[in-house]
Amino acid sequence: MKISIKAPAKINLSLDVLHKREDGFHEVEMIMTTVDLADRIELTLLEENRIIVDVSEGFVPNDSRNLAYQAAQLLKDRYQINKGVHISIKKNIPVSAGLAGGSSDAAATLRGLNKLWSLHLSIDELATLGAHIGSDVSFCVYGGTALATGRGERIEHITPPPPCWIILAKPPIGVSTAEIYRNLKVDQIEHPDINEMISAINSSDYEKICKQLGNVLESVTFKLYPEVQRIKEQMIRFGADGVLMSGSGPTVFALVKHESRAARIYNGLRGFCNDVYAVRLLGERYY
Ligand SMILES: C[C@](O)(CO)[C@H](O)COP(=O)(O)OP(=O)(O)OC[C@H]1O[C@@H](n2ccc(N)nc2=O)[C@H](O)[C@@H]1O
Ligand SMILES: Nc1ncnc2c1ncn2[C@@H]1O[C@H](COP(=O)(O)OP(=O)(O)OP(=O)(O)O)[C@@H](O)[C@H]1O
Repeated sequence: MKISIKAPAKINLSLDVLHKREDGFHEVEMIMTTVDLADRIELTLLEENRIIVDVSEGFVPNDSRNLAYQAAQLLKDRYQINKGVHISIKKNIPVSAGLAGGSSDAAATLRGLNKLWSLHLSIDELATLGAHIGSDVSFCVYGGTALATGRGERIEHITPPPPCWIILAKPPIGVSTAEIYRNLKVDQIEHPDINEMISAINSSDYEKICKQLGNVLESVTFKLYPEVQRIKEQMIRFGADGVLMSGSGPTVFALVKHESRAARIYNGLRGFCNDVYAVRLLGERYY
């Protein structure tokens, strides 16, 4: 038996940090949504009791460091599964990019194995399990558009934003999320207005959504990696409606209403950046 699943990337339309917690994580408030750039996961049932991972990108680990492997191991341990799985991952989402590629692979593996191993878990149970793998995994289990709080694992669904083009551009560097959080000065944060962003999304007010974009990790990443800021400036210069860094970076995304302008920004950025994508906002839940 074989199951094929899409694992889409996420972007953060808003990312605020409230404070640093006792456990070392940061308490966040984020608006997250999915975009139409996805890895493809194929799960094949193995009668022998083992997990095998194949990844299309040579530098992504294919052992227990892979988040999809960890998702399978977690289910095996929890529910005493004696069967195995072969996980084949076709990477389309750039790695260490702030787009939750690994988290989405783990989430897709949880959803797929729920069927392949006939576990009959609810989507909420899968999302709760996902939080053991990483802060972004719970959101990725549902997809869609959500307010994420806690360390990112508490999910409240909201209505999807109006459709538009998303141009993603990633400079040729990988950013460590831990490093960015470590360099954040929590007492010097200028907080984005999450409630105003939610109200903009609820009223499908595209211009207001563009105006309310905000990510408190942006200035930290810009300071450490100035090329990320340069990409943002280029996107603004090419006429994007709104521009923001996703997660801890280094990917920067632009919101663009008109196709002709999206094409202009895409072509302009291709001149000096290899990893550029023009995709649609997904925004709708899988479940
Ligand atoms: C920046 C975001 O991508 C925004 O969506 C996420 O907050 C990061 O999610 P993630 O990659 O799944 O992060 P995790 O694997 O859970 O954590 C990586 C590291 O980031 C830091 N971290 C992460 C999330 C959080 N709320 N506070 C933190 O301080 C911790 O040092 C942690 O060790
Ligand atoms: N299935 C996977 N796909 C990509 N990277 C993976 C995977 N499993 C483990 N990793 C490791 O996880 C690290 C981060 O990869 P990932 O692409 O998920 O980062 P990210 O997009 O910045 O995530 P986030 O936005 O959640 O912080 C890399 O060091 C990578 O080697």
